[in-house]
Amino acid sequence: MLSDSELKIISFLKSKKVATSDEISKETGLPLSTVFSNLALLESKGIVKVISDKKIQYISLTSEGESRLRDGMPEDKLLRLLNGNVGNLQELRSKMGSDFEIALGWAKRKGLVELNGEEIKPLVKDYSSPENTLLLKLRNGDSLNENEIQTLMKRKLVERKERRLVEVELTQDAVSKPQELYLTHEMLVSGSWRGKEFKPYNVEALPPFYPIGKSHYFRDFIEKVKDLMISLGFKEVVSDYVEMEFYNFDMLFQPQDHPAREIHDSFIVNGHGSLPNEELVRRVKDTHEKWWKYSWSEENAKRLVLRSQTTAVTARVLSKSPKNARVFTIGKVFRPDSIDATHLVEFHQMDGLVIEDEFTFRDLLSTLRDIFSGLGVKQIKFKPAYFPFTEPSVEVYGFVDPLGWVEMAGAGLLREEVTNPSGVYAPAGAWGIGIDRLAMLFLGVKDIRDLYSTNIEYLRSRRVV
Ligand SMILES: N[C@@H](Cc1ccccc1)C(=O)O
Repeated sequence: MLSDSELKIISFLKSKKVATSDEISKETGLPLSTVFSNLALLESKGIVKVISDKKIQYISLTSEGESRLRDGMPEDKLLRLLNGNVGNLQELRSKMGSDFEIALGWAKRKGLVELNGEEIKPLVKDYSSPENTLLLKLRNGDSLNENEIQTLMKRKLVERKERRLVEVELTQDAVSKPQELYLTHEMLVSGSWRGKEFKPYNVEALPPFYPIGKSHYFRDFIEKVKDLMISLGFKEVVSDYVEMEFYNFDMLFQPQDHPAREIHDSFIVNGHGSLPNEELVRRVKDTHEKWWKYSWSEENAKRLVLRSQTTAVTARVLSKSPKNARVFTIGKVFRPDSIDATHLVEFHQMDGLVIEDEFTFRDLLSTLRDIFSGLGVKQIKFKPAYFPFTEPSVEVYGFVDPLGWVEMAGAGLLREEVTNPSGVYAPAGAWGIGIDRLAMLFLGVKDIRDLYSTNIEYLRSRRVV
């Protein structure tokens, strides 16, 4: 496709065959810089051939030269004012203004006047300076010889400049080939398309790629899990990444010397939180001291960590002493680890809690079946397990082709040591599902780090599911 400027240049060249950049600029009205860039384009398209491309020197008026050309040389003016008579210095100075000193200087140097005290006496009657003649010559486009140029340069009336001059011709191809036309609305209306030759459409040309904005695919997956839980009648609850150990561990009956509370198993955050109502704190303390047989410390419970399990959110729900509950939370948890294709120090869990009179262990297992079936894992099995806060406890395995049985969750009925201190006496089922592993299985992601990728090329390549 040719631009308007290119078309203008071509049509001028068709009448001229060979032309210079100066002529093209003058004829088409395009500024020289535009002419140069378009000639380069046309050359690369094989439409024009560059015959010569050179720098030429030329003489250009300075701004002083321009004003002298307009108003005359100062010494010429002085002599015109004197008009053959003796003149007074003061008078002439006030008539001529700032040009007077220059005029007087040159008139003396050229031997045109004599100075006598306050009197100026002209030695010639009429005077037209050679500089003036040269300026007029230059304006008429006549060329000056070196001497003449020097005369003007000495008085800073002209300067030497350099300019690029390109000479081009249309190539044979461009001349013989009929101009490629694009069908326009106007041609259709006027019927002028008849008998013309058009550039054929290339129906195989690929369209330009315009990436659309979309959400991160792992974010989408998390949204899908939320949708599923809501469709199963659960309400979402959320809380912060920075958590008091009281909720992350103590309320969950994990003793204060539990290995998970060691510095290399949790991220410690500076500072401390404030404990909830005294009654709850006292009952948690009593429970720990009664069963774990150690002296429970409030200071330790107030320490802050990056939550290591979303079960901390479950603990927060419990601390409100609900009569019943059907809630879930989904979000990031943090654990120190060495990073590789299957381990990161931050990942996602989805914890859930059901508090309901008559809720049984079998109800819990069937709830888990519903959740996994909704997630697309139709075959699951349970294996007895241990967690400090549930009894009985199970690990949930799901069958995924071609891997086989994959561990996906931990679950159980919350111990009375966990529920009772909050005043919850109804049975409660709880679970925690590893979301990253599931996402990797479903989305065909081999490296867990890809779930958190910010590489725009990679993210664009992921299909919207
Ligand atoms: N929080 C446990 C999972 C779990 C949650 C709730 C009940 C039982 C187990 C973990 O991170 O491994």
